Amino acid sequence: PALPRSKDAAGENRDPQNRPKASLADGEHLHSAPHNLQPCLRTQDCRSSFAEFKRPNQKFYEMVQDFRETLESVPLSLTDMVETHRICVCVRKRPLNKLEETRKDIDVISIPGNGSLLVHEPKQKVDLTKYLENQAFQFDYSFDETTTNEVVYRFTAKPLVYAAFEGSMATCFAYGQTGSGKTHTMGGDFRGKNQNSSTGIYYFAARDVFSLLSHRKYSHLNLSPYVSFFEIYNSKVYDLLNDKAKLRVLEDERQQMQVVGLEEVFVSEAEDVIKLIELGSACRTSGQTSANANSSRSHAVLQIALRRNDRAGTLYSKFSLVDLAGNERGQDVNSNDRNTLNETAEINTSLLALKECIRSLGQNKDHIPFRMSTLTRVLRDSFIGEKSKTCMIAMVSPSMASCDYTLNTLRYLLPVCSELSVCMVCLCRVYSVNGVFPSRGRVKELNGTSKASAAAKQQEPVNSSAEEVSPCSSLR
Ligand SMILES: Nc1ncnc2c1ncn2[C@@H]1O[C@H](COP(=O)(O)OP(=O)(O)OP(=O)(O)O)[C@@H](O)[C@H]1O
Repeated sequence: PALPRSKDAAGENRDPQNRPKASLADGEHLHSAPHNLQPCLRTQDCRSSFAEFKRPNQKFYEMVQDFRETLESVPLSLTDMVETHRICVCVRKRPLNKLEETRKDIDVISIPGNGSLLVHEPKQKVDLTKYLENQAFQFDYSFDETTTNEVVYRFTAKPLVYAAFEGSMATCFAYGQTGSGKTHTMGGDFRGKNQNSSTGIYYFAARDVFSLLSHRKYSHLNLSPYVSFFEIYNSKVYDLLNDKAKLRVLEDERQQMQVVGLEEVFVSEAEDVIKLIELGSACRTSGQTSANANSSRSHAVLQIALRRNDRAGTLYSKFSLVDLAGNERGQDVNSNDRNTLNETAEINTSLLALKECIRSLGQNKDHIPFRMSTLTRVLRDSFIGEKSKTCMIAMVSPSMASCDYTLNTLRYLLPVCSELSVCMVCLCRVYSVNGVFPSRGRVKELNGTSKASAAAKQQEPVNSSAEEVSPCSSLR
């Protein structure tokens, strides 16, 4: 499918001060303004200054709104086909949260559909002119803030459940900065402080495992499901179903990685899995002064192993669902605290190793560098073998204050995406300068001849980097 196009051929966002003055017909919302402000609101400038009083970054807000009006959206629908990928890379945007709403933070992410995502990065020149750098990214799927966990599951983890029944080692990762929605997606909606596990991907996957176990296509396989739940913190593995017992990772004589002593619980219905998720999640956070901060520093892995009902309980396949540590922790290099520095180094190493492993898997390389970190050692099976399948769901926060982190998250995904997606990103500067969104066909064409980056370079403003100051940083 073609990417959405900007309706405005000029495309560049203009500073509202330079835009044509709003006509009177624009003023539908004038009626709701306070009476004494109404005469003033007849002009665009006055409208801005009134609103600026209410919202710290009103100009950027208006620029983003103006840009959005030029976009044609193609929302994802439940009837859309689910494509099968060996490596599926998607992105999910959460809604602005209460705190961000109160601060009148700006939503700088647009999801026009067809797997595309736009970041409207607020910038300021040295002469204080404000402008947006609209950066385009392309993934297998992109989910907007209205998408439910069930829909995300349908396009991401559900195909992996089927793959597990076909004997694949399947893995689904939730990646992103703290508070971007990884646990919400994997573990379920929060009701106040309590999580409703029956609305998360962990549960949906378990539910479908049970329905497939009794399906005529698979019942003859005579399989039983077993669940384990552990976390990796500072390279150490802790069993969340056994009082956080510390476990060792060893390689056996067949070069298989074993987490020695890991509890593997037989489950007979999906509700058993909910109980285990709740038990493990409570264990994950208990005893810590700041539960959320801790959770974002560890990787949590829920595994559903399908074993044959033979005497040895031979492993048939395994489905791993991984709630990764917050990726912004990997940038926390200013701390003097030794623990934080260790954590930072560990998170950096493991996320880098993960990226390298998925990239090698995607390129069908013989060598997969899974020994680089505990996370990738434990998940070795996921990267080895022709039948392994992976899905990476990257969560992004929509706020302007998180813009830098969001861009880091998206850039992390690039090496694991197809060349097509990488190429899209090369072209995003062309897009923001010319306002012409290349179609996927055109991108493919450019990809073949490697003209994309050269074209992007040619169109880049000559000294843009020297002039640009990101106002995002001042918000943090
Ligand atoms: N798609 C969404 N819709 C509604 N609320 C969401 C969504 N995603 C996240 N939230 C809310 O945002 C808050 C933070 O989400 P969550 O704890 O899942 O983030 P996280 O990325 O797992 O953070 P951490 O890395 O600290 O564990 C929660 O209150 C959650 O309910």
